[in-house]
Amino acid sequence: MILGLKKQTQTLGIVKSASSYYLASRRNYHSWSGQVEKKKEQDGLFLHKSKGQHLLTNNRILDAIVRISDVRPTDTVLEIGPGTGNLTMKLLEAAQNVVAVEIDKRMVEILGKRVADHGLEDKLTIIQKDVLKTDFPQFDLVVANIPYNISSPLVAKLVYGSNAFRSATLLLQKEFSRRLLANPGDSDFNRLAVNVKLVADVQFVMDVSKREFVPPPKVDSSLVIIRPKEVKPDVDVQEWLAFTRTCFGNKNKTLGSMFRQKKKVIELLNFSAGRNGAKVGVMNQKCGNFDSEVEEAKDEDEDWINHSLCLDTDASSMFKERLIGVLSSNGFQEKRPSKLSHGELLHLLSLFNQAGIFFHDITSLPMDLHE
Ligand SMILES: C[S@@+](CC[C@H](N)C(=O)[O-])C[C@H]1O[C@@H](n2cnc3c(N)ncnc32)[C@H](O)[C@@H]1O
Repeated sequence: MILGLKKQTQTLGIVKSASSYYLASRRNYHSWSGQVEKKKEQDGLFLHKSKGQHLLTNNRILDAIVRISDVRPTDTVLEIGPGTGNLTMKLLEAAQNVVAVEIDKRMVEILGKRVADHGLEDKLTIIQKDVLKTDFPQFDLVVANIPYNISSPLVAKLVYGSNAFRSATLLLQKEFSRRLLANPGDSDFNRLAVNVKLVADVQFVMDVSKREFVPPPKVDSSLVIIRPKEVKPDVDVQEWLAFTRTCFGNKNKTLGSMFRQKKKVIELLNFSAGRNGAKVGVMNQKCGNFDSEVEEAKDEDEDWINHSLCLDTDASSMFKERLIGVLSSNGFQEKRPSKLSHGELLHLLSLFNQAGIFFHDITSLPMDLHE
């Protein structure tokens, strides 16, 4: 017997509906308290909050998602988190192939059985893995109701990854989608939006109520389409991501006050020294034991700057002057990052780089978009 496919009145989370789709049942949903989860797990499929298992059960919305995605009969669709296959079945009707990445073995079994029952198994490849740790095969577009807890790294993986694709239709937490859709000058313009929109266009499609899912999540959702830009800006991605992390750390501060912060000056001084081929701290040779002081203090994490001797050094004040000089001579000192366009931000980054100021710590490779 396939997990969870019992008589409708006994089943947790999944039923066989009249239209022969396995859909989660509102009536049979049991709460996610640890106690209930333990007790009920042996009886059937339990939907795990930690894996974002909220099944979309409204056929009208499922159809709309496929329609708006403009799936062609020649397409290979990547679906992330197929769950029990409510969306997958519709994608299989519209596309040539579906590649589904699902972390939960129980879901994989249910999906495989369901698809085989309809004789569609030749069109489906299931990858049972964590999507964030999987290399994707070639695909034309993404259509998915994703687990919301991995929204940011997943969007990063798609838009900054190596796979070329036409579009990604994603059901996201409403608040996350609003942040993604924000524009320069909007009060909620943020690092996520600035990074994604550098390389992709984002279109709002519709809001979807939490009531359309089983079990209902605490938050509403929104459907968006992300389309990678055909022509992408010629910029070092890691440098851009590090630059926006600095600028949007406190997006409402002026750039002038942001780049006067001692901690920021020292951090950038060291990144820039490393990037320029020098060892960390070499630019600060004038301050005696600076190298070892910084290296030791760095291990103490947050407070390392405060303990280092370099705050009063010639090198750090010269570097600060250089930072502020770039801002003031180009009219950026009083500007706030949240009001700047992509063109202005790219220009500012290239001015910094030309002045030998770099943002990316070459000892790490960050890929997050908004933390
Ligand atoms: C919101 S549910 C969507 C289920 C189905 N697509 C639907 O709309 O009814 C998210 C699905 O993603 C799966 N999932 C969670 N984390 C994952 C990960 N890191 N990699 C792959 N799948 C994951 C869950 O097991 C779950 O089946």
